[in-house]
Amino acid sequence: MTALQTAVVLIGPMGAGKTSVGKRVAKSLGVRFIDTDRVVAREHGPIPTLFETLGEPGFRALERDAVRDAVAQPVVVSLGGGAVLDPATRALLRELPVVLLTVTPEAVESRISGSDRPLLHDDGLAAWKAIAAERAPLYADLADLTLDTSHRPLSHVVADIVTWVGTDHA
Ligand SMILES: Nc1ncnc2c1ncn2[C@@H]1O[C@H](COP(=O)(O)OP(=O)(O)O)[C@@H](O)[C@H]1O
Ligand SMILES: O=C(O)C1=C[C@@H](OP(=O)(O)O)[C@@H](O)[C@H](O)C1
Ligand SMILES: [Mg+2]
Repeated sequence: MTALQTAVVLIGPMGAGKTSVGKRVAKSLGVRFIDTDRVVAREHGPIPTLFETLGEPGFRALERDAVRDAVAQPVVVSLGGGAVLDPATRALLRELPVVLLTVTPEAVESRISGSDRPLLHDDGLAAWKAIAAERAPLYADLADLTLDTSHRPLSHVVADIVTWVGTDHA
């Protein structure tokens, strides 16, 4: 069991693997896992419904509170892809070990097909590309470790993060 000093946070675009990788990293480290989308959905309802009823700004406000509470704990935290748009969230992340997961458009296409992510409803991959490009500087600025998930088995990505946490941040 690895006791963490702080939260370890996963960021990156939709479909990069934050939720699936984060869950496995937490299991491997023997710490709790928090996915902030799951917290918001559990407390307020499904994300597509929240986008419909509150709009994106309303969702972002709920997300910001979920992120603030999650990253205050020594656990593995996977954020939603757009959480870094919030300046208060970015300020918190600057003080924490942050892993950026990236993925190419070619690799993400099958991962997001049939997705219920509201921002991809209309334009799918075209929307994904535009959103990922717009946020890329924010992601790069916050990342302490960057791993591309396009061509490697999920288990290798998980192992790299576990090693990095053990070496630099345990
Ligand atoms: N090497 C890989 N790393 C991460 N995810 C992968 C990989 N290969 C396939 N996947 C799949 O891609 C999807 C990523 O979705 P998810 O974890 O929800 O991403 P995010 O939370 O970043 O939106 C999952 O279905 C996962 O099984
Ligand atoms: O990038 C975004 O703006 C979003 C990403 C989603 O999470 P994942 O990145 O885990 O798919 C979810 O928070 C919501 O659909 C909005
Ligand atoms: Mg996710």
